Amino acid sequence: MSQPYVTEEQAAMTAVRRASQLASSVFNKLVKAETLTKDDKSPVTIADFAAQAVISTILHNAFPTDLIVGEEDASELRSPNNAEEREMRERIISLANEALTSELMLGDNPTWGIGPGTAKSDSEILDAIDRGNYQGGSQGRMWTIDPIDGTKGFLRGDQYAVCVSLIVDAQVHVGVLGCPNLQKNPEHPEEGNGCMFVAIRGQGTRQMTLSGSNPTFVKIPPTNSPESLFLLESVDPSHSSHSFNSTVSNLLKITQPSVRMDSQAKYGSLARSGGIYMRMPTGAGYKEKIWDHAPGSIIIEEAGGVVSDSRGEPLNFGLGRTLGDNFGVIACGKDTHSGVLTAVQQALQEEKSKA
Ligand SMILES: Nc1ncnc2c1ncn2[C@@H]1O[C@H](COP(=O)(O)OS(=O)(=O)O)[C@@H](OP(=O)(O)O)[C@H]1O
Ligand SMILES: [Mg+2]
Ligand SMILES: [Mg+2]
Ligand SMILES: [Mg+2]
Repeated sequence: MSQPYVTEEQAAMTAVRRASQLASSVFNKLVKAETLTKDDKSPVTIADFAAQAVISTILHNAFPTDLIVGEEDASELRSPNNAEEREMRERIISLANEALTSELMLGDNPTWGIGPGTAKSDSEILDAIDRGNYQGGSQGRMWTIDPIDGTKGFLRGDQYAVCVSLIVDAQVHVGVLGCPNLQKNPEHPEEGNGCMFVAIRGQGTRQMTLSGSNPTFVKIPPTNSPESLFLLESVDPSHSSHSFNSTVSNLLKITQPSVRMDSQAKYGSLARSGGIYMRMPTGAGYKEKIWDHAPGSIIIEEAGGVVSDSRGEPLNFGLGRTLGDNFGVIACGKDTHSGVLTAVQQALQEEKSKA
């Protein structure tokens, strides 16, 4: 009998590959080539919408009854107010169709609505984006889509990730991360950038190229001493507290500087090279989104690691579009996790006594 979730994994890989190519081409055509004002976010908006349309179309054709929780929704595209917004919508639709109609590659299935001659109408593309409006829940099958995670990294030409997961009865079963700007091999930078991390529950985590070649199993390396440890944190200080992280780092006697990286590329990097992913809330009120952690969490667990919140509770993917009551996210190898939790609790006490 074939292994479970292999077709789901293949559809997710096809979707992530096509969306990653789209995102790279938007970066080359719109960010690098055009002179943008510093605050112009339109390329990332175009790439976000078009990539979600591509991923949602493929997943829906492959699994028509599955529900989808996607970051973006198309309401603002449905009623453009001026010529600029109309042009943006045209661009999104044509980019999505370009990505969907490109030649079939190994593993692509023509019944997934892809390949030459499969262009979709404007309303089919907008409907595909809006199919991501499921509110989530604890039962049944649902996909998560973060078409571009690390939008700020994308605009800077740094790290970003195209992220898809399949959650069944609140447990993540498949996770795929496309990381177009991440080095294939950190020990051999000359090999270039562009990798994909893929995990099915119970079947390990693999890294491969974005086209699916050279798959290799990855494992979080064991930690032998505090000297080999380092934190992985967000670039944006409003997304996770750098100062709290530095307190934890001191408590753990870490000597290496933290590695700052945008997006779930952090989870991919941790799965193969180790480190401690630390994300503590910077203010009350923000609830982490399930699409920002579901694929990364299975990639870590299947690479032999642990993912929890700052209190050691498992991340709860069954409470809707957010992680609900989880407070912060910590991911690392099994051998370091309990020590990190202790240091985090100690740092929280220190913060409290200073307040
Ligand atoms: N206030 C706050 N706190 C915590 N997290 C937040 C916050 N605001 C946004 N976000 C989410 O952070 C996602 C980006 O991930 P990272 O923080 O890991 O990378 S980055 O350094 O910000 O690029 C980012 O994902 P994208 O929107 O897909 O880029 C957001 O979902
Ligand atoms: Mg995100
Ligand atoms: Mg996003
Ligand atoms: Mg966003």
